[in-house]
Amino acid sequence: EFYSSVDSMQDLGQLELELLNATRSYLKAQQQQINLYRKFVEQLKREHVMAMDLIDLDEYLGHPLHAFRLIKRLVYDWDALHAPVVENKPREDYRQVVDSLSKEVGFPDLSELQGAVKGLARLQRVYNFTAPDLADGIINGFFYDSEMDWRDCYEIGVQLFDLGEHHRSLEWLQEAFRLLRANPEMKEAEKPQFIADIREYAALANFELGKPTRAGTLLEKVLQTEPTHPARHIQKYVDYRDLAGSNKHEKEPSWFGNYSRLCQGRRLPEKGSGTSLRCFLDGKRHAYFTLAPLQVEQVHLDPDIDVYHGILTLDQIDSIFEAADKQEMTRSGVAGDGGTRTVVDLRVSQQTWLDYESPIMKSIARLVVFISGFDIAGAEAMQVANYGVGGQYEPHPDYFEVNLPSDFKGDRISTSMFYLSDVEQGGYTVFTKLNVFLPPIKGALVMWHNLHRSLDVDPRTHHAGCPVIVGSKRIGNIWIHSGHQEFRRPCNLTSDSFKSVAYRE
Ligand SMILES: O=C(O)CCC(=O)C(=O)O
Ligand SMILES: [Fe+2]
Repeated sequence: EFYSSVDSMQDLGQLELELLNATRSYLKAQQQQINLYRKFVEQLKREHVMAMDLIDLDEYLGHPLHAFRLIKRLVYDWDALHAPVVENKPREDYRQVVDSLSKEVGFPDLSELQGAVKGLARLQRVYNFTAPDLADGIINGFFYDSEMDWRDCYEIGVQLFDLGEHHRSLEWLQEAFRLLRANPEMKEAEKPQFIADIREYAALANFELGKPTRAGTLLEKVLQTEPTHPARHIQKYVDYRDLAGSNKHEKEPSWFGNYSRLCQGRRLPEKGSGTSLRCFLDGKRHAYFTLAPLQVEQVHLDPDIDVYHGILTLDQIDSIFEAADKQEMTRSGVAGDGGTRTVVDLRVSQQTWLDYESPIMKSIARLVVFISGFDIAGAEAMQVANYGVGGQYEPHPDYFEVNLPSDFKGDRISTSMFYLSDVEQGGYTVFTKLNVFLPPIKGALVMWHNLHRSLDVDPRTHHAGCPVIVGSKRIGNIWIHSGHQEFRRPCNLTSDSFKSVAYRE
């Protein structure tokens, strides 16, 4: 699976480059062969013409040298020509390159395309991007030199229709229509057939959206210009499909409003703003920070969420990637019912796990210990994740609460999330119940507690990774468990979990 991570998309980029090179050599080799054939044919033709024109054929063939040459040509020369034509070595070579690329890298299939389209649709939904803007290469107000043509828009419209996103499908089909009509490169006479294809899908989408009249008009237009268009069978589809009740509006979940707003970097309209939040240098937390104090940015109090800037050096980050690259990245799952892992759209990223054996990982674990004050014993390995096109992680808590994994003691008491990359646009971490959004900053660490002192879970910590708009987002998570912290963070005598009761769903 490629679309769920930008790193694996690079494999596809490489794949296309190799295809391009192979095609170029194929064309060159074929051209050389053809030139050779042409020369040969020209030569023969000259001989033939001479024979016909100058003397009659009998006389020509009566000449022993001519007879010899005719026979020789048929025995050797034509054969030498036939063999490569039939064999076509350049084509064989080309086929081999394609075969081996397909074995080594693998070509993406339709489900990959749908994944990428879903990612685009997700961006539109969360950030309110319009199809015309995206098609013009305008993303979030920034112009990227990457306009789409009508075919791209049509393909997105078709895929969205198949995914059941009829509103958005229509939006892209309209864009395809607009671009096709304005396309100066295509002959006017060629346009109607494609316009009919667009209208066919637009009719289907309108049917699904409960607008049969509009759909009917579109169909009529299709059949006026293209009477034999397959769209004439649509009525059957419509009759077959019971459309009563299919016009349900895809309703967004309750958290969506906050999520979308925070992802866009807009605060929720709430009275209490974080005026008492501070940024400060902390050289006292541990002797380790005496000479290079921690650069702390408070982003929330109670529950405390702090960003520690400049924690990892570029070298450290590079070696994390090096170690992660050696392992196979897999599509991220989330803990599902019964502790099994499922791959779902709520989390679109790839991940791998790194233990704390290497010197670099040891030093990173030590940093987490010094900053958090926790014992790293019983912590999970660092989870390194990479988000792809529209990659995201919908609101969730990091604690398990139920179905605790048996290989760890206690629940995830704290999260230490390292940002391993900057993200050009999007990809914020947001706390949907706390009015907090954090743009990723390479080398920074975000830390918070998922459990109250009483070790009850703290639902206020629900958070999410927003869809990546442009760029590649990489993070590293270290989850420390409550099992080994008796001396580090003893429970209070009175429970403090009442604070978060109101935040339970
Ligand atoms: O990507 C993010 O910003 C959040 C990731 C996250 O919450 C997680 O991996 O548990
Ligand atoms: Fe999380």
